Amino acid sequence: MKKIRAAVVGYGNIGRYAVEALEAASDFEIAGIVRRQGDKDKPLALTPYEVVDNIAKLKDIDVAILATPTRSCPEYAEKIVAMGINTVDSFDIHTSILDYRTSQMEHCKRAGRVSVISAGWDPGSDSIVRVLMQSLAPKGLTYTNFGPGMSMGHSVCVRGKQGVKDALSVTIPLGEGIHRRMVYVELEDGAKLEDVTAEIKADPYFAHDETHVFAVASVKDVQDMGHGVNLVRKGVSGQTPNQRMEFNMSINNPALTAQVLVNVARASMRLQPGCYTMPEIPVIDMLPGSREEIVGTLV
Ligand SMILES: NC(=O)C1=CN([C@@H]2O[C@H](COP(=O)(O)OP(=O)(O)OC[C@H]3O[C@@H](n4cnc5c(N)ncnc54)[C@H](OP(=O)(O)O)[C@@H]3O)[C@@H](O)[C@H]2O)C=CC1
Ligand SMILES: N[C@@H](CCCC(=O)C(=O)O)C(=O)O
Repeated sequence: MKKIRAAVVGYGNIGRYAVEALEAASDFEIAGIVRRQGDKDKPLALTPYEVVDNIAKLKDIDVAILATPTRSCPEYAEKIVAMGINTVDSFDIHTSILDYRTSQMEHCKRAGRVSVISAGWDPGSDSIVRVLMQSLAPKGLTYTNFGPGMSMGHSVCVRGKQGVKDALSVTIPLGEGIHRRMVYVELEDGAKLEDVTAEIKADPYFAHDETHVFAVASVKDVQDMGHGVNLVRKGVSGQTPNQRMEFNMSINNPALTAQVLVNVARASMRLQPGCYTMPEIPVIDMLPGSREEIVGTLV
């Protein structure tokens, strides 16, 4: 059977694990990696692949996995879908997902291609679990409790601030979906902790949570990419109260996110043109193999 040809755009944490997940998926082949620096200082792990500075230099791509900072996903998705290539990304600013979906929907319809946006674990697989739980107990309350663990999105956000060389943002669960942010920054020479702290606290990624910022000599020395979630709902099925359900996961954050991106890249090949979030696509299409095989074994 013809393999799905995927490109990975951005070779940071998610990009690295996306290459590994594609290598482990027998229905995919890697068309190439897109990096801002092109093939300069090409990492050993990318020796078998073409590494370019512009996706237009790669041939016959079915789908591009956008492993770039969340805030640059919409720009990449618009440009790449206009080239006739499906895109998938893990855009994680929850309050902006609907607007992004609306604008990317138009670009997808015009190009006759598919984008799956906000596909990682949260937003992503957790979004599917929240929808499922709400359907099982339509009245009630759901709480999503993260961590403790490293939030890639918050860490990327802080790394983009002036005066910050490297950063780690750890999410601490306080219960009932409330979190504290513990941020560790390695500062550039001359940068002041109080200026950086003010910038971080004003950013929408942090503005609504209790946030503490600390200067450290080396972020690499304190970093650990483990994370997790405890998602709980208590509600009413029909007219029967006190229905309790729970979903737990303890994971390597970029490895899980990259696996989900590969899964939705596969699903994107089976969807009608348009822009989708994860609860909108058939979960069965995230697996390789025929529907009959899956229905026969997993349903
Ligand atoms: N939905 C979810 O569950 C999750 C979502 N995420 C999202 O994934 C995003 C990426 O995370 P992570 O891989 O850790 O990030 P990294 O910073 O490690 O990697 C991003 C890569 O994108 C490339 N890039 C392209 N444009 C830019 C730019 N303007 N500035 C900086 N880098 C750029 C770079 O690769 P190169 O140098 O090769 O060009 C960079 O290494 C996060 O922003 C986060 O929001 C992460 C985890 C879970
Ligand atoms: N989008 C997150 C994954 C979910 C965890 C989270 O949102 C958090 O720790 O705040 C991330 O970028 O790591």
